[in-house]
Amino acid sequence: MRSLHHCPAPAKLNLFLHVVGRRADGYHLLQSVFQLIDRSDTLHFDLRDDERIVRTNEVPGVPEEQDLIVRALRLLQAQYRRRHGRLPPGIEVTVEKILPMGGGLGGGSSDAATALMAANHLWQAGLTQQELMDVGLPLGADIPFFLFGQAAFVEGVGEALQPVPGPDCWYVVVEPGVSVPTPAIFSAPDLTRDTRPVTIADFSSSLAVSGRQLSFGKNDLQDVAERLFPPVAEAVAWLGSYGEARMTGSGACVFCAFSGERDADQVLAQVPGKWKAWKAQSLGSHPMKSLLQINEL
Ligand SMILES: C[C@](O)(CO)[C@H](O)COP(=O)(O)OP(=O)(O)OC[C@H]1O[C@@H](n2ccc(N)nc2=O)[C@H](O)[C@@H]1O
Ligand SMILES: Nc1ncnc2c1ncn2[C@@H]1O[C@H](COP(=O)(O)OP(=O)(O)OP(=O)(O)O)[C@@H](O)[C@H]1O
Repeated sequence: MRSLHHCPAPAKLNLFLHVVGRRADGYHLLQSVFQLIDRSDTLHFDLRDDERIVRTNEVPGVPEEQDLIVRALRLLQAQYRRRHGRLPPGIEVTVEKILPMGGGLGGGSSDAATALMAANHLWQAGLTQQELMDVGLPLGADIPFFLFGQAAFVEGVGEALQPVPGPDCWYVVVEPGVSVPTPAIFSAPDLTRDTRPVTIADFSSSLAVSGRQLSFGKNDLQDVAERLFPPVAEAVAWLGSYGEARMTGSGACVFCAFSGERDADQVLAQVPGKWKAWKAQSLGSHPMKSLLQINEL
């Protein structure tokens, strides 16, 4: 096989996100439930006759050399060489981006995870899911989750994952029109860094009782993001009149859960024109797993 076209790189939502401590190197220890949703960037991959990794299109704000896709493919190429003693063929990648950058939806990390899955397949490199996660983690804390490929209770800085039953629901997501740089949130002096640790059972039992995943916990990054980026606060206030509205990741996007598509549509119809907003459904598993028939889970 020489190409893989129309490969989805889905977004994630952080159903809650607690900061429970800090490592010696300054990175924050988190607890979160990550949920995949069916709103995705789309990537196309073609093997080349030489050994270069090339992105064919411009991505505004992301030079080719900094693109997590290109960097992930180069790391995997180097790993392949260590195993097989030679470089695999180069890859040409085309990216159709719809996920906003600095949106808290994990777009860049998801693109990189999809690229690792696609290249592992095209090169028949034979890395296991765990080995791909080890390649991806240094590039982005969310990359292991996307490779894991299902709703997960995530700890550490993103490397410790356990599957959780993901609730089956619809989400309305509002893009407040700002890009939030993750470091600005984590470096804020007033960030809550000592939330009491919870267990996966605490989360699961709250779901069983309420059927509403958003009733559990909070996003500890939200107060700082709302203070530094007022459009985030505005979107939370607006969406909050329809249910419990919460920010995902380090922002900027804000979401609210609904049990039916019709409820989501009714809210979408009311969204003020200054914001982009859309609905999405929770995904049980990563669509690349079925596309590539990966049965590791
Ligand atoms: C908050 C989340 O969006 C949850 O999904 C992610 O953990 C963020 O992960 P990410 O986008 O890969 O973050 P990066 O862009 O690598 O991090 C930027 C900066 O944020 C800080 N950072 C990030 C993640 C973390 N657990 N602790 C941190 O203190 C670090 O100073 C880091 O240099
Ligand atoms: N393929 C890519 N797509 C998007 N951003 C990329 C990509 N490669 C590198 N980046 C860089 O990563 C930054 C964060 O982008 P991303 O879309 O992952 O943000 P995010 O959704 O806030 O992520 P997170 O939830 O992990 O904080 C961008 O501002 C950009 O500089």
